[in-house]
Amino acid sequence: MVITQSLTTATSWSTAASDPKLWAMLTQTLLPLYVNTCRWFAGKARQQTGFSARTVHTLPLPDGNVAYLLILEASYADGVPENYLLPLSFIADQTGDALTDVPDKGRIGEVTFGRKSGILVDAIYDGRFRQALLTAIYHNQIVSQTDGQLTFHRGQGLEEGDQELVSRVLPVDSSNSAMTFGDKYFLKLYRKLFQETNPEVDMVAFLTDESHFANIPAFGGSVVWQAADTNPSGSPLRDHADVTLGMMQRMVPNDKDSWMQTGDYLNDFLYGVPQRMFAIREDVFDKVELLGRRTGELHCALYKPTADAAFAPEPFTDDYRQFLIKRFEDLLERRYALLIDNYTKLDAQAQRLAWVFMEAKEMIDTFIADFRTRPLDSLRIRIHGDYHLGQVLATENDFVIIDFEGEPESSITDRKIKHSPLKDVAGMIRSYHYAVSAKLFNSAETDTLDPDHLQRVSDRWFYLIRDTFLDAYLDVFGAPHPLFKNNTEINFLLLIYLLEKAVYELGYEISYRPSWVKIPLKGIIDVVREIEKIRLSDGNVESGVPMLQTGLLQTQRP
Ligand SMILES: Nc1ncnc2c1ncn2[C@@H]1O[C@H](COP(=O)(O)OP(=O)(O)O)[C@@H](O)[C@H]1O
Ligand SMILES: O=P(O)(O)O[C@H]1O[C@H](CO)[C@@H](O[C@H]2O[C@H](CO)[C@@H](O)[C@H](O)[C@H]2O)[C@H](O)[C@H]1O
Repeated sequence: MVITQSLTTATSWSTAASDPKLWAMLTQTLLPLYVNTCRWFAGKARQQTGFSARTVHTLPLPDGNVAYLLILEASYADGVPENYLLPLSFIADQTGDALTDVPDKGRIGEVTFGRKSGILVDAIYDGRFRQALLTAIYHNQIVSQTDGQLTFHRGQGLEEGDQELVSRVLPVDSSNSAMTFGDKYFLKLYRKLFQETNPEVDMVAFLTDESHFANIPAFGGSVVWQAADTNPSGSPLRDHADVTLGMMQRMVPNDKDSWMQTGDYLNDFLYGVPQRMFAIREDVFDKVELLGRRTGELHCALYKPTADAAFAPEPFTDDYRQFLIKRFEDLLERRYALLIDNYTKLDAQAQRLAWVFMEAKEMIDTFIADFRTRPLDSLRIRIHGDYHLGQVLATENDFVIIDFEGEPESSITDRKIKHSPLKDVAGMIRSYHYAVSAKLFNSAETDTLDPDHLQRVSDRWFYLIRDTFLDAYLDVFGAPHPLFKNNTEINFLLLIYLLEKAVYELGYEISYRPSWVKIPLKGIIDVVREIEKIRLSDGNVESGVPMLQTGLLQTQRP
C-alpha cells in the first residue's frame, strides 16, 4: 500500500459527520489526492481549484459503527462545479482482517480518529457498508440526515428472504462502481451526481413495474438522497428534491456482451476472407434477428399511450425539432473544430475521409434544416439513448439490455427527452458497422488484402446484418404503427439519427481511440451519400460531394 499522507484528529469517527473542520481538512489533503487516482473521477484532466464537502450523510453499519456518504464538490477554473459520491468507512487497526478485502485502489489514507488509528477507505470495499445498503433497500428504510433524508426503495426484483447475502465489488473500472450480492443482485453506485433522478432508475422501474419487460434485469431498488427543500447556499444539488445515488437490479449470468459475441462471429467470418469465401453462419443471422426483435419489444414496452407525462408518447413538435436541430448544429460545430485541431494527427486515410466530411458541410446543413419543416406524423417516446452492442448482455439463448443512463455527453434533462425509437436503432446499426470495420481492417488475416476488395466485403457483411436487424425490428410492430408513420418517415429519421450518432462518435474516437476515427467518418460519409441520392432523385441537383474513394478504411496500404 502506498499511502502518502496521514492525518490525526481529536474527533472520533462516529461523530465525524458534525465536525466541519475535519471535512475541510480532509477535502484539502487526503481526498483530492485519492479521487485523482479514481477512474470514475471525470475532472482529472481539468484545472481543479478546490474540493469541499457539500454534505455528509450517515449510514449505520450492522456492527454499530457508521459509514458516511460524502457528497464531494469539485470546482474548476472553467465551468460549473461537479458533485461526486464518495462513501467512506474507517477500518480501525484492531478490526482484525477486514482490511485484507480492501485493494490498494480503495485505500485513502492513514487516519487517527480520537485515540483510534486505522485506514480510511472507500466504503464500497467494506463488506459492512455493502450489507448496510442491502438491508436498507430490503426494508425500504428512510434514514434522516441533517440535509434531508436517504430513501431506500425496494423494487419487485428483490426477493423475499434476500436480506443478507455475501457481497463483492465488481472489478469493472468505469464511470460508476458496481457490486454484487450473492451473485444474484447487481448494485450500481453512481459517482458523478446530478440534481435529479437518474434516467436509468426511471427507465428500469417503468420497464419492470409498468411494462413487465423481461429482457432487462429486473429492478431491485434504488438509493436516493431527498434533499431538504430549503436552498440556503444556492447549491445546485439542493434545488431539486431527488438525487439518485444508486440502483439495484437482478444480476444476469453472462460471459460476454454482444460486442464480444459479434467479435467471435466475425473471427469465424474472417478466416474465409483471404480464400475469397463469403460465409456467415445461419445462427449469426438468428442472433441478429433475435436482437432486432428484442429491440422492437423494448420500444413496444416503452410505448404506452396511457402512461403519465414522463413516458406518454409525443408528436414531433416544433420545440423538439428546434431542440434537435440546435443540438445537432452545436455538435457539428464542435466536431468540425475538433477535427481541424486534430487533423495533422490523423493518418492519410482518415484525412481523406475528413475532407469529404468537410466538403459535405453545406449538404448536411440543408438536410438538417429540412427537419424543421418536413411533415412528420411518427411519434416520440423515451428510449435507451446510448444503445450499442456493448449495452446488451448475451445470455445462453437470449439478450438482456443494460445501462439506461443515456448518452454520457448530454445533461440529465436532455437524456429524458423523447425521441423516435429509430435513434436506438441507428445506435445499433452503427455498432454493427463498428464491429465489422474494427475487425476487418485491424486483423493480421486481412493485412495484405486489396483494400478495395476488403471494403466491399465489409460493406456486404454490414448491409446484410443491418437489413436483417432492421427487418426483424420492424416486424415486431406490424404496419401501421403510431411510432412509424410510413417508410419515407422511417428512412428520413433513420438517416438523421445515423448521422447524428456517427458525428457524436467522431468526438469519442478523436478523444479516446484516434486510430478508429475512420470508422465514424466512413459512417458519416455513407449517410451523406444516401442524402445525396435523395436530393438527386428529388430534383435536378448537382452532386456537391466528391466521389467517395474506396479502400478508405484500410489502415495499412500494401
Ligand atoms: N445486471 C447485470 N448483471 C450482470 N452484469 C452486469 C449487470 N449490469 C451491468 N453489468 C456489468 O457491469 C458492466 C458495467 O455496467 P453498466 O451499466 O454499463 O455501467 P456503467 O454505467 O458504469 O458503464 C457491464 O458492462 C456489465 O459487464
Ligand atoms: O461507455 P458507454 O457504453 O456509455 O458508451 C461510450 O463508449 C462506447 C465505447 O465503448 C462508445 O461506443 C462506440 O464504440 C463501440 C465499440 O467499442 C461501438 O459498438 C459503438 O457503436 C460506438 O458508438 C459510445 O459511443 C460512448 O458513448
